[in-house]
Amino acid sequence: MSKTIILSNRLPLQISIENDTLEVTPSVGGLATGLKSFHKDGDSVWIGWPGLTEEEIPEHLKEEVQKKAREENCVAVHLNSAEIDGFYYGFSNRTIWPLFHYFMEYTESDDEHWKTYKEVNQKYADEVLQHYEDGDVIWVHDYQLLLVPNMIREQKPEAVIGFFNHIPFPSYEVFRTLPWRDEVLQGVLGADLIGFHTYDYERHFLSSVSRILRHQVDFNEITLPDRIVKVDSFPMGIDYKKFEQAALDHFESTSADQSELQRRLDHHLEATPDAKMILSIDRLDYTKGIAHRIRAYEYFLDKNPEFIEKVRLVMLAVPSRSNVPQYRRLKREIDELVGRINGKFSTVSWTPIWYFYRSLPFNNLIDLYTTCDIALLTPIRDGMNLVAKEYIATRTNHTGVLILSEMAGAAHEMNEALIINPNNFEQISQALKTAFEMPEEEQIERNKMLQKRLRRYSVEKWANDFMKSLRATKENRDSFKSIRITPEISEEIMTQFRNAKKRILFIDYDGTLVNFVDKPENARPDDELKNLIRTLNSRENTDVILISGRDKNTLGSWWKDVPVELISEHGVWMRQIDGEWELSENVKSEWMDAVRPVIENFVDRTPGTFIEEKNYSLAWHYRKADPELGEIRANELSNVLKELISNRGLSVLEGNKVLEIKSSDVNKGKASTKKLIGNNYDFIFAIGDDWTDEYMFRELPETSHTVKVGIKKTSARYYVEGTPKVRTLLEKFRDNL
Ligand SMILES: O=P(O)(O)OC[C@H]1O[C@H](O[C@H]2O[C@H](CO)[C@@H](O)[C@H](O)[C@H]2O)[C@H](O)[C@@H](O)[C@@H]1O
Ligand SMILES: O=c1ccn([C@@H]2O[C@H](COP(=O)(O)OP(=O)(O)O)[C@@H](O)[C@H]2O)c(=O)[nH]1
Ligand SMILES: [Mg+2]
Repeated sequence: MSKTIILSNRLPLQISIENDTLEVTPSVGGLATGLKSFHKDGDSVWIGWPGLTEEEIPEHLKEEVQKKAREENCVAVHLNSAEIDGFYYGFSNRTIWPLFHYFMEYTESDDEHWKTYKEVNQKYADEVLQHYEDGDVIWVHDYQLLLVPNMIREQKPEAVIGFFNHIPFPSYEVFRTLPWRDEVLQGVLGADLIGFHTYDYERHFLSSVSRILRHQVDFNEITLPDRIVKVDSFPMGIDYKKFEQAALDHFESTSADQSELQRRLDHHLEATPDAKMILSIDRLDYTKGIAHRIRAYEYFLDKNPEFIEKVRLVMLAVPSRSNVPQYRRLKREIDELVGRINGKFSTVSWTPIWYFYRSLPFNNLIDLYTTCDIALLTPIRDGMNLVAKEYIATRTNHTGVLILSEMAGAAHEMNEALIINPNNFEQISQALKTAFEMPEEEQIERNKMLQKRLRRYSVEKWANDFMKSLRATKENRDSFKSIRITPEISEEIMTQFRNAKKRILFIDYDGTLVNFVDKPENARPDDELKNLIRTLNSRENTDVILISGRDKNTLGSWWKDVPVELISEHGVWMRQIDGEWELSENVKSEWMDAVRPVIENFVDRTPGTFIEEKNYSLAWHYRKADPELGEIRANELSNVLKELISNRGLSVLEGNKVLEIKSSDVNKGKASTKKLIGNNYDFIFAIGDDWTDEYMFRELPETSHTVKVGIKKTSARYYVEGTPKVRTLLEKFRDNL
């Protein structure tokens, strides 16, 4: 039976050693806490790091670690301290993490870290391959493993691979500064489905792919030469029932079951019944805005001294990545800030901040969530922030106020919270006042709406939606109308070719015989290609026709000395073998003077674009334009032109980074079928890469062997991956007679 392989840097269980025995504790952080319930309920194996370096695990306990992991359907990847330094503390957390959270001044570019990152990614990929069986689905998580999808794809081209990024994806302007930007994007693109928490992260990623790798992006699909990659947003939820139930149990429990922490919280509540508690919980991370929060709290107390002794900030900061200098510095800064503010405002019976620097077990988190009247979460950037969702889920009597930074992914789904900008202390201070004064009915109304949404979009639904969408990419791949030309299919085509009495081959030029280049005039055929076409055409009872959108002069000069039939400008002109050009009937050109200035206006406004003048058509090329601007302007121009040319017997063809206006009566379908009249061809072959070639695929007789170059939606029967494969196929024809 097939299974799901989950891969993340950290396993949901962390192993430590006390007195030569292993202790297992749950991992902290949204990825592990969130995904755990999906793993627990499903048929999956989770591969990741157990939290100790190889050097820290004595030889005689190594097997024991693997056993502990296996008990929870996990597999431990062992990393030594040099690997952890370069890969985890280094490239992951000193380069990618700060860059993706817009902390460019913290971002380092260290070649050694990058090298280790690659090696460790390979190690994770190899571990997956060890456990992979045909039919399994692989789900790779997060920024520590950006290269893994493609590393797996190289070994298993047919594998179904998903990737989810738990942190923001920055805007192109920020991402482009990364020295290894191409490799990173290529690594992720090994996946079939790439998920983000929000539409903004998705849009930033697509924009980087289109600008840096210049792949074609249509809505949320990226077309690679051999595959289509889908990108989508899936906002991660929480195990809602677990938090809700824990809160209900908490309120049911007797005082004998109470935790020490709850006793302290209750003690405070009894001493000051009208005081309120503000909660904050995060890993101690500079992205979480903890220092901002404390300063905003100070600003609030300065401006509203009536709240002294009436409010307390309960702040839990969980130790995190303390080998990275910025985290150590932040720890000192927070210690100092808490000390200074407690010194400044404390009274004999009251301190404004209760600060815990450690991680707490689940039941203590529930104590905090259920006891505090307000949650104040002010990240400067945060992929999602599950704490915000957990707080709301535990408010089973529906009271409580959430103040949440607009910079957290969670803010997109939690509009009923008080949304603030973490850099605006006045706004935070106002929000705190609003929270204090908010009538209970309003709190209930807001929270009920939030709870309804969180309950519905739980972590289970998040994972199921992702997996469903991932499986659909496979079905999509399988049901692609055209079939890849396998060696067997190729053999079959060759047999029919050989047995035929009269053969004709229609071959498109750009994107089929040669690759695209920035300037169309540089796509000349090489000698090898010319020889191939010459020989093929010289075979008995075999007619080769190069059918192209190009103008007749260029095409004619490039193929001057090769005796082959040419069709140019989609069928406006035909050149016989003897070199004479003939004009097709029904073509007009008087419209060109009216249309040209309109296109020129677009050329002026869109850098990198230009007009190609053909005898009976005008083409506007935008391959070299900024990809996004190019698409926007192409859309605009297409609409303007369609309006302009209506009822004039003209049409706008949308090709690969080109718009072409030409007579509607002229297209490759009409041109190719015309060649069949009066000839008894019993083997018809047509190959092309573009939208304009679809006319041939549709209009040629059904028995024709039609082939699309690249994986795109098509009416062709077969496809091949790229121009090198086209040449191989044509060479086979040549050698078959
Ligand atoms: O593994 P660590 O280095 O100790 O860090 C803990 C995790 O932090 C990050 O969490 C992110 O994922 C959450 C769930 O999607 C999201 O709510 C949060 O905004 C993110 O920051 C990190 O992405 C994980 O890989 C770490 O395990
Ligand atoms: O002492 C603690 C404090 C927090 N958490 C959990 O850590 C996660 C933090 O996730 P979030 O998405 O808010 O931020 P991240 O740390 O992943 O950036 C939440 O599920 C918390 O319940 C925990 O397990 N122990
Ligand atoms: Mg083409």
